[in-house]
Amino acid sequence: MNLHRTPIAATDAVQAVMKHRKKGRKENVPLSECFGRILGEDLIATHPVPPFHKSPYDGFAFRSQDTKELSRDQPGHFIVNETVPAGHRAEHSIEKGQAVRIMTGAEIPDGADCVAMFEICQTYEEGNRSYVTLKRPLQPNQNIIEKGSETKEKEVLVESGAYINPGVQALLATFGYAEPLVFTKPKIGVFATGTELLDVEEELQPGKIRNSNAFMILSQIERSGGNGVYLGKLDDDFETCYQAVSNALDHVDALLTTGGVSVGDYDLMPDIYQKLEADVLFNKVAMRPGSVTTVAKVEDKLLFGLSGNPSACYVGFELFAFPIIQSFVGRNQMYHQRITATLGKDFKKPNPFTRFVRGFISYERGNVYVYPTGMDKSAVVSSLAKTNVLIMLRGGTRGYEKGDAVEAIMLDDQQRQVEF
Ligand SMILES: Nc1nc2c(c(=O)[nH]1)N[C@H]1C(S)=C(S)[C@@H](COP(=O)(O)OP(=O)(O)OC[C@H]3O[C@@H](n4cnc5c(N)ncnc54)[C@H](O)[C@@H]3O)O[C@H]1N2
Ligand code: MOO
Ligand SMILES: [Mg+2]
Repeated sequence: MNLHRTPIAATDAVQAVMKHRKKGRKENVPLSECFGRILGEDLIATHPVPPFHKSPYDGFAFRSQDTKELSRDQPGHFIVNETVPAGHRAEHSIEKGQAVRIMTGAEIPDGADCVAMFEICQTYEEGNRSYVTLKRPLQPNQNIIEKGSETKEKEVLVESGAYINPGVQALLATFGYAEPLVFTKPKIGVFATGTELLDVEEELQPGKIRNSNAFMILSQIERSGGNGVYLGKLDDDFETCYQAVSNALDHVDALLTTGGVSVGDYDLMPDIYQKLEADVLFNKVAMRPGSVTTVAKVEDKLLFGLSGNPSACYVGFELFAFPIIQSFVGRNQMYHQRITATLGKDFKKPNPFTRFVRGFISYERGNVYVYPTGMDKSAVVSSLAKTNVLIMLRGGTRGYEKGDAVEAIMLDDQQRQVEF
């Protein structure tokens, strides 16, 4: 076992991994299942919006030229021959001296060019006919939502690579995209290694712990838009691990393992990479936690060797696996949003390496603060529960103080940025 590893900067490590990114496949999916997916085609207006001149109000449609001279003292009386509900067309075009009763969203009848709300009209019946009285002039186009006034036909409204939020769902429905083309979720295999690991339903036993990393990672994959596939936990036995990893590589787009990447007697991943003849991109990163994170490439597949320590595993995923998954799912921007915020609490521990402190964001009277969530050791699991940012503290000889401006990586946000 070679104990001497050369650490590379976290940013360089991210670049090294991202050189091997791939764009994903695409598939058509029923619209009802598209929320949260990434659009694989431009969303183009297949017709103008609205597709016809329509009324914004419940009221009466008139010919504006018939209303020019009207006033309180000189009201106009119009014959009403028809009512047009939304979804229907008027049977007749309106002629001089006529009006049509029209509902919100209904198509403006031919001949009409303005609408008055019910509230400013009076109606009455006389000799079996319906009339409406209007006491003011209306302008041409007054209260008409014109055809194409919102969107012209063929306009690109959302580009391929966009996240499908509720608004995009509305547009897809508007334009008849019953089965939009979206990026296929990449299949990301997960193995947890460690003879000490128990299944969740097992009783605690001496020296053993329950496997928490697998469940954490599977939800991180889901949050990233990937399809996490749990392949099980593996004892620290070389042949078992080698066979399992080697076989799994054929069936996934990328493979994540947790544990066994450091220099211990039962840390088997380095030997497995060797036997697989993998190209190890790096096996030491100048960061805390997650310094032992290793990324290797076997043929065209990336193999992420995440640390067994829960916090290190969590951070290693967000820095290296997350952007690769963004590429697979078709995002044009692949990195977590990063903001500048005010540190809400002292963080005095100096470190030569860049620290990614698990933290949470807090909005206080319009200002953005970030707070460390708790114990900041690599082996800690409890501080992950409240985590929704990673506070990025550059390495140095002194710590950070409450009030310092710091960078924070947003983990729950759907917005992405172009650069790490
Ligand atoms: N001599 C050295 N020792 C260590 C070094 C070093 O540089 N020199 N690095 C330390 C650092 S940093 C880390 S991080 C850990 C990384 O360890 P491994 O990735 O090899 O992981 P394991 O040894 O398998 O396990 C570490 C720790 O995590 C627990 N674990 C493992 N899997 C899970 C799981 N699925 N769920 C919950 N907890 C898990 C495991 O029981 C251990 O306690 O190495 C340091 N050592
Ligand atoms: O890989 Mo370790 O997490 O730096 O403590
Ligand atoms: Mg170890």
